[in-house]
Amino acid sequence: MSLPGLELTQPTADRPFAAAPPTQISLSQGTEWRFEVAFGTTVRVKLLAGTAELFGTELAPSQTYTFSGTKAAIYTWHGCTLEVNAGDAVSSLDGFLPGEVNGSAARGLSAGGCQSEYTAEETPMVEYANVHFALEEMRQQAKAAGRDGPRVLILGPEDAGKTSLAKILTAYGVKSGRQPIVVNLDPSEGMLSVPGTLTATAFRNMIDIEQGWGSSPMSGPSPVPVKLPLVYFYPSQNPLEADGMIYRPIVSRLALSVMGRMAEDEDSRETGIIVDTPGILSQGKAGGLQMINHIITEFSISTILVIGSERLYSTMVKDYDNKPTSSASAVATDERISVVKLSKSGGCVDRDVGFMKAVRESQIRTYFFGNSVPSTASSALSLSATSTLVTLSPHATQLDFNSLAIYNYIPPTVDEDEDEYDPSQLGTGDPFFTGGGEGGGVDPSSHDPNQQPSHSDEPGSTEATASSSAPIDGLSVPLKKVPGPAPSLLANTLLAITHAPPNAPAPAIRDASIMGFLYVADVDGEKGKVRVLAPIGGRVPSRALVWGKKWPDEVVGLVG
Ligand SMILES: Nc1ncnc2c1ncn2[C@@H]1O[C@H](COP(=O)(O)OP(=O)(O)OP(=O)(O)O)[C@@H](O)[C@H]1O
Repeated sequence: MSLPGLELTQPTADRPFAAAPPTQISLSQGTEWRFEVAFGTTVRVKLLAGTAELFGTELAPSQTYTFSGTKAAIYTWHGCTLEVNAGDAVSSLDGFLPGEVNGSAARGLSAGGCQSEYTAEETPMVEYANVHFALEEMRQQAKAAGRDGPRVLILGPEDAGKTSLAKILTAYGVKSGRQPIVVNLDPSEGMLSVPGTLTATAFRNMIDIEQGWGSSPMSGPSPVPVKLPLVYFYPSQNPLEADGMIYRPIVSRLALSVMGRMAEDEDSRETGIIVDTPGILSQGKAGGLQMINHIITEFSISTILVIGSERLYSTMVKDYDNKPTSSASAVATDERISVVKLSKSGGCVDRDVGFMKAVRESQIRTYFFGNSVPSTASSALSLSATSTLVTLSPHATQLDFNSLAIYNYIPPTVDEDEDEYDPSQLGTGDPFFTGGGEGGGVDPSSHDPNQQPSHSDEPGSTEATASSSAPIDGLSVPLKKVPGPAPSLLANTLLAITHAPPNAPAPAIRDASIMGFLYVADVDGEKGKVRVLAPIGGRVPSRALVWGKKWPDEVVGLVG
């Protein structure tokens, strides 16, 4: 057994990419093997004996899994033996050479070529499993009482393990035959989509061990069935930007869609939802608590899990514990919110700016080009005789800038000169215009169109009034059409294709779900042309496009 940190040898200049020999790692019951693999290198892991799981999803025996750009843990309930092996370097699609990210990538450092690895005996897995069993009990009780299943909110500071817990609860739920709806409210990392998106996905089957949530639904072969998320675009890293005036209504819209899905789908209704949040909301920043309150209200949260923050836990208990949920049936069924404190895993890694940038770039590349790391898992499922590299064929087209309806969010707080902020151009109108335009049918929010999301921010809300300084949703939507000539800043950014018609009112564009994304490869301002990359061929649909001007960050050189 290795001890934390002891195997972190210094990379040497003369032996930069020495391949490490295969290593066997024996784990006793209730322990986990934590490992980090840099971008640009791969590590192969095989379960030789026993049982093991990665964030709740079981590893198949004798199956080789390939990891790259990963920080994770393989846990065993009953003991297991793993074989760890350095895989090939990958540089083509990732765009990173081994050793590039963060200046400290894997150079044959630890067992099997991991950047770092060790075995840990203390883990919060029993606590997390108990949460799952408690949720199962709540699901049964809810069914008996005619209520919706638990709506779980996961809170905690950055890198506290919120997403990992969401994966564990989702995986255990799926294993118990459930179909949780997983909601990602963190725009800094995409879930089954690119960064900058808020998504909801019904998980009926297992999570991909190698890909995690995965960054996009693939049209190529995939070792696990493809999941289709409902996607909304929020082109900023910070949900609290402009007092949350842009983020808040998008959350409401997503919540409305999720509740609509719950109302229609019995499996999802019985299972409930799991909401993962951005760490910034839990870090005591101005407006954070109001936004949490908004999410709790909109998703009618019934269980709040707080990881790694005593202070936030205490605030949540004071404000919400044992208070009625905002669900319509809460009064009739006496449904109350419970607040639970959970330990942060010692394995949680602080991911620095460089690593997160690499994660995001990788998500965007995967969206357009497919996986850059050959999946050895696919071969086990007879998708191919050898490892598969799922490559997609994105399509580049040149478009007339004037034929496009591109909109940009310009929050009133930004420098008006820089962004030519013009309040007279702000859209006004019905804040809950159902959006979706002609293509609205794909939006599963077949809810009652008269149903308005609650903005009272009521349960336990002592701070609700503090949000009143923000504009009331819909009265001013800071979405402005980008005028010609084509701005050069469009290059290397993403355009979200909404389901709204090109000239829909601003609230409709904001509230429309996303069909897909275009990447702007280059801009010819003089000729008024933009060259874009689309995930599939064919004409770019005539819809309103929302510009990710500042977020997700630029991906230079995606197209050669
Ligand atoms: N037990 C563990 N062993 C090793 N790595 C872990 C473990 N738990 C979490 N990690 C890793 O630590 C990092 C942070 O965890 P995670 O993404 O779950 O945190 P988070 O709270 O969701 O972060 P953020 O708020 O930034 O989204 C991730 O790379 C995750 O894979």
